[in-house]
Amino acid sequence: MNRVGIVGIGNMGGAIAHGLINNKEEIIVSDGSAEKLSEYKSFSNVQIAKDNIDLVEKSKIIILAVKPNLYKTVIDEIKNEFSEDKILISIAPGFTIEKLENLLPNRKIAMIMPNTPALVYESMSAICPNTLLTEGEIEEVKKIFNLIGKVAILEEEYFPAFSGTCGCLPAYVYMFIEAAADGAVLNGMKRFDAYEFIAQSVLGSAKMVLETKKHPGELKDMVTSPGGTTIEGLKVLEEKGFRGSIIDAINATVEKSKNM
Ligand SMILES: NC(=O)C1=CN([C@@H]2O[C@H](COP(=O)(O)OP(=O)(O)OC[C@H]3O[C@@H](n4cnc5c(N)ncnc54)[C@H](OP(=O)(O)O)[C@@H]3O)[C@@H](O)[C@H]2O)C=CC1
Ligand SMILES: O=C(O)[C@@H]1CCC=N1
Repeated sequence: MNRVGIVGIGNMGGAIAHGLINNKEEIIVSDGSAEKLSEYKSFSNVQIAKDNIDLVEKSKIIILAVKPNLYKTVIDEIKNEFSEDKILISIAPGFTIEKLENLLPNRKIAMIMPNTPALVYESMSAICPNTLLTEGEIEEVKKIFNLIGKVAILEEEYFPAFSGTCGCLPAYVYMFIEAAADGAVLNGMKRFDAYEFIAQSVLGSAKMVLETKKHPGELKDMVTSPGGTTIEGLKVLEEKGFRGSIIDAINATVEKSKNM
């Protein structure tokens, strides 16, 4: 039996799959698209399931990585095969433990919100198990998601805020990198140089927050020389509502995930 089965190998399921494959985890995958599945044939530690039922039969932990609008259909399809020892992992925003338990009663379920940097083992995932998982099983799930990055156990009430920040955040960061590169291109820099230079600067800035534990405002002040160049840019960002835009964007995603 495979430890992990992934239903749907699109953007998120595919990122988790590749993260696990490169960590030598034995996995089984299913997907609606034969073309996508064929990309996994060359990996010796990946089994291609005949269908979702076959996948559930052959795995212990099943990650449901289809779009939220397909959750009910797929859970209905697999529920008869879903024995008491298996664990369903939901990664869709808006699917509370209560909603999932109504779809799959008396079964082990964990809500997890990962993000696509799983592909490079830098995901940030939150885990909220239902009451049927044992401590050992929670540890097992944690270990799997640790293979693709960092993991936090989080109470369910914080999931909308986590999903709105960590689940969606990579998109905002990519938009920031793209816009910053446009600024560099406007000033004559080659676009692909700009992506590399800016991405490394974003990576280094994030590492500073994680490793120095300094307040982000203090780190910002360390960059901002009196009468220098940075303060000119910060003034423009404040005038254009940079902070407010970010806060409103996060709030919009949180509201959406509460109402899905
Ligand atoms: N993308 C992200 O950054 C994040 C996504 N999530 C969650 O992950 C889930 C998947 O999102 P995402 O990866 O972006 O979506 P994608 O559309 O990229 O991936 C979904 C995959 O599921 C396949 N699929 C569709 N129907 C079935 C089925 N019945 N059985 C098996 N596979 C099927 C799709 O195939 P086909 O395309 O052929 O239909 C597709 O490959 C969502 O619930 C989303 O909310 C969570 C965190 C971050
Ligand atoms: O856009 C979405 O709904 C998914 C969930 C979090 C990130 N992507």
